[in-house]
Amino acid sequence: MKILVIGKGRMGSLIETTALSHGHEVIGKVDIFDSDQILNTSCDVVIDFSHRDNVKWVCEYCKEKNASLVMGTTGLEEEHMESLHALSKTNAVFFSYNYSYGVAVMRKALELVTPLLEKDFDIEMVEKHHNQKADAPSGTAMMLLDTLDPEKEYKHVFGRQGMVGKRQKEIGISAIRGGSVAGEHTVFYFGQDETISISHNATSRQIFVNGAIKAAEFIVNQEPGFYSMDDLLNQ
Ligand SMILES: NC(=O)C1=CN([C@@H]2O[C@H](COP(=O)(O)OP(=O)(O)OC[C@H]3O[C@@H](n4cnc5c(N)ncnc54)[C@H](OP(=O)(O)O)[C@@H]3O)[C@@H](O)[C@H]2O)C=CC1
Ligand SMILES: O=C(O)C1=N[C@H](C(=O)O)C[C@H](O)C1
Repeated sequence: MKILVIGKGRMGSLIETTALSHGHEVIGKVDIFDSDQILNTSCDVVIDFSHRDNVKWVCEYCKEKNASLVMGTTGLEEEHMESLHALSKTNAVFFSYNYSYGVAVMRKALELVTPLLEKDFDIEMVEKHHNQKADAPSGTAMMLLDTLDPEKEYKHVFGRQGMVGKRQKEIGISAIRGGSVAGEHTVFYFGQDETISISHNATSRQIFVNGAIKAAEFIVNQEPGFYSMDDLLNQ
């Protein structure tokens, strides 16, 4: 499979070496500043772990070259999601804010547990990441929030400075940054005299890379559409 990697940082570099070790061809590893030279070349799959400012031109490239897209960049806004959904009408698009198998399974656990607890327990989330991370809260935290509150019934409170007490339908999200933490997400259900917590701890970003390569290998043979980690879990 011919892969074009967007992003030359921590994730882009590891994706390149891992893709090569899986026997794939990497036609380039680029960002906006040096994309011109590569954009005449075709590939099968584009893997993007970079910055939301790249989403528009990456989608245009995929459409023109008929390439599938694996999108891992976080911090996307509505306009970026619209570009991805528009592309999915003609191309296969795989999207997740977290490519680890463990977080995909954690989401299933939250789906199961939350309806049993939400009436009597307060829900809070804490995420921890390395001190170079550009966005907060993490993409994964936003994705887990969707899982915890699919009907958008709760008020989402990011940080709690200056607040006293907690109203009924509120989920708090706290982001902590420091050192080299690859990524930790914990959902707490606080009850009267008891606490349940469900936690995922990434000890290396290799788990995200392995998931992204798996997603690329899966999507290369798919019809146009919008795919997620659920499609990998269900295959
Ligand atoms: N979905 C998932 O499972 C995971 C997602 N991620 C996400 O992947 C992304 C990249 O993470 P990581 O590799 O650690 O980050 P890095 O900071 O190491 O790399 C970011 C890359 O994006 C480029 N970039 C930064 N700002 C811009 C901009 N404004 N316009 C165009 N390009 C830009 C950088 O170029 P330059 O160096 O020249 O600035 C660099 O090539 C993040 O959004 C992160 O949250 C990370 C891990 C897992
Ligand atoms: O920037 C990171 O490092 C990570 N970003 C993703 C996110 O924002 O959730 C996934 C992972 O937690 C690491």
